[in-house]
Amino acid sequence: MTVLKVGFQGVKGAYSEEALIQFFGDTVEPVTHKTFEDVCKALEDDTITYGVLPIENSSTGAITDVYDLLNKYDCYIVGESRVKVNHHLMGIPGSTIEDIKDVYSHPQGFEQSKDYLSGYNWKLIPYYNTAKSAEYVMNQNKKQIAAIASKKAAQIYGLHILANQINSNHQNTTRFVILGKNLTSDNTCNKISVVLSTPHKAGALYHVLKHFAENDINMLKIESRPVGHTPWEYYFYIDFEGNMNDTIIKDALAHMSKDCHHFKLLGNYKKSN
Ligand SMILES: O=C(O)C(=O)C[C@]1(C(=O)O)C=C[C@@H](O)C=C1
Repeated sequence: MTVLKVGFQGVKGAYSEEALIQFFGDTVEPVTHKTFEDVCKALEDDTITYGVLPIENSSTGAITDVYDLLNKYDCYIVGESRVKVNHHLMGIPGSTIEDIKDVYSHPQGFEQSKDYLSGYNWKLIPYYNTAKSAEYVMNQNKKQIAAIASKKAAQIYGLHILANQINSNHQNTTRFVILGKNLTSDNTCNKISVVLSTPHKAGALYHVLKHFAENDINMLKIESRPVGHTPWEYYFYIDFEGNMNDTIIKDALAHMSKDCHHFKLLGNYKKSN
């Protein structure tokens, strides 16, 4: 039997790996990648069947790089998963808080722990991933460096925890999207994501959004990202409730796409709780 390959960014002990296991269980083969974009490239090259990427954190908001990748690559959201994120400060065995000079983590790890970090004068060094930072600290074997990562990462890389649960918000949760190469849907799917851009004229976005109000469709989120090549123009990423096989949704999507410069249906999947 062939085992499904599922990509994530980072190394063992990353929150993305936890999201992957939560969604797929332990019957798939997790495949590590250096960057978020490498996961999309692997999907494009068919070296993996699915990819798992963080898209939004309950305290810090959108993971903007991932929004941009959803539009850049020919991939679709086929599911989502939420992980409670508890960050810990960790160092090599024998190190103490007083020894620490440099701290490594993913920028999100710093951002989500900024209240705790504001009490210290440490140099914060952004690194690929939380678990990759823990691995780096283990390999360096120096008392002056620490990592911000998960408890699982501390266990895997043999680090000891110097400060527990340092995230500012104790409900800190990250939402991850599961990406596939094809647009799929079945009758359990109840959430739709699209990305669009509108002409730069008065009421253009209103004309798109009015289809939600007129058809009683519940919008869940809107996020804007710069188009890039034209200053002050934006892509709007919109999540709303529905199934793309329902007539009302089909009609709304058809009308919306007519009013847009750019329109991509990013996926129809099951909302996570
Ligand atoms: O998966 C990891 O461990 C990461 O370092 C990435 C990431 C992110 O980019 O949001 C994942 C979850 C947490 O929000 C913090 C960091």
